[in-house]
Amino acid sequence: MSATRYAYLGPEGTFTEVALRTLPEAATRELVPMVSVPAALDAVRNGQAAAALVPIENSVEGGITATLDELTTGAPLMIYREVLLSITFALLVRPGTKLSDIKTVTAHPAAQPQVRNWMAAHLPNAVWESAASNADGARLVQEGRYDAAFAGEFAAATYGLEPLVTEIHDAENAQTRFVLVGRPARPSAPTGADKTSVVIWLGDDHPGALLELLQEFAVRGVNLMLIQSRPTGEGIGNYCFAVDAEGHIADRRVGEALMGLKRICPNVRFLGSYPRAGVTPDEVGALRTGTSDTDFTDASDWLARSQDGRV
Ligand SMILES: O=C(O)C(=O)Cc1ccccc1
Repeated sequence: MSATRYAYLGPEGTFTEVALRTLPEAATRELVPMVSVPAALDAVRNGQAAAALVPIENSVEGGITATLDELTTGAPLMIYREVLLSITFALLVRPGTKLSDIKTVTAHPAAQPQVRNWMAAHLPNAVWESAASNADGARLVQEGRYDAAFAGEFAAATYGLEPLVTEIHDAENAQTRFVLVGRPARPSAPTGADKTSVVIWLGDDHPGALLELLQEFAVRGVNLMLIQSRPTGEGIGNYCFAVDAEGHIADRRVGEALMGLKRICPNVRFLGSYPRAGVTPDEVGALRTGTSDTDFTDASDWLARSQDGRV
């Protein structure tokens, strides 16, 4: 039964729901809206859902910390897919509301940096209140709790609201990245355009600790696509690092980099290897010399021969 259910950050009408519906398999799943990212991920952990789609990063503000922190702590989960969605907001109001009537606005906290300039120009005196999601903000406007919500224009009909202004985005091409998260299992096979996510805890505090971490990737020609520090909660100055690296854990250079990290760091959590959204294998940059699987195999064959004296 749970195999047919996909949870997502709800309620109905979130960008997350739109992103989820772009996955072909969503058509054959029961899509279950959840009140928060932790609730969506817990539904996966306790078996109520086979997977959950949650926002993890946006191109304006960076990582969505609630998601990174949930994946970093608690029972392990893994990422199996990513979805990129272009985001533009509409200002949704109850029918009849004019711009000059708006005293309070709401949306998900990650929306704020994407509409800040617009608000400063058009609603300089409005008070911002955070909502659990953009669609939840729309629901709160419907209930009369706030005057307006920044949300997807598509959410207006669901909540009996009207889009007073559309196409609001401070940055052109703002995108949000969502990940499909499930319980740990073998990742899908490499596609040639893959990404690997890990969380890395640094050991004892010493000069160059972060550089040592980065070197494990650099010397093997592994490109990094995200590095986000997060406090571990164990006092000021204690950080772990969420890292997205180009490639698949089955690629020798990525596997060797992760082994290198495992040797020098007290904890490394593998969060998955999965196909990159919107990139085909022929668009992936050329490998650095000496970092292909064949190069690694040739080098370990050479080492074995040398150890045997077959020089
Ligand atoms: O999916 C939503 O609607 C959310 O609330 C998360 C979010 C927040 C900001 C931009 C895109 C998605």
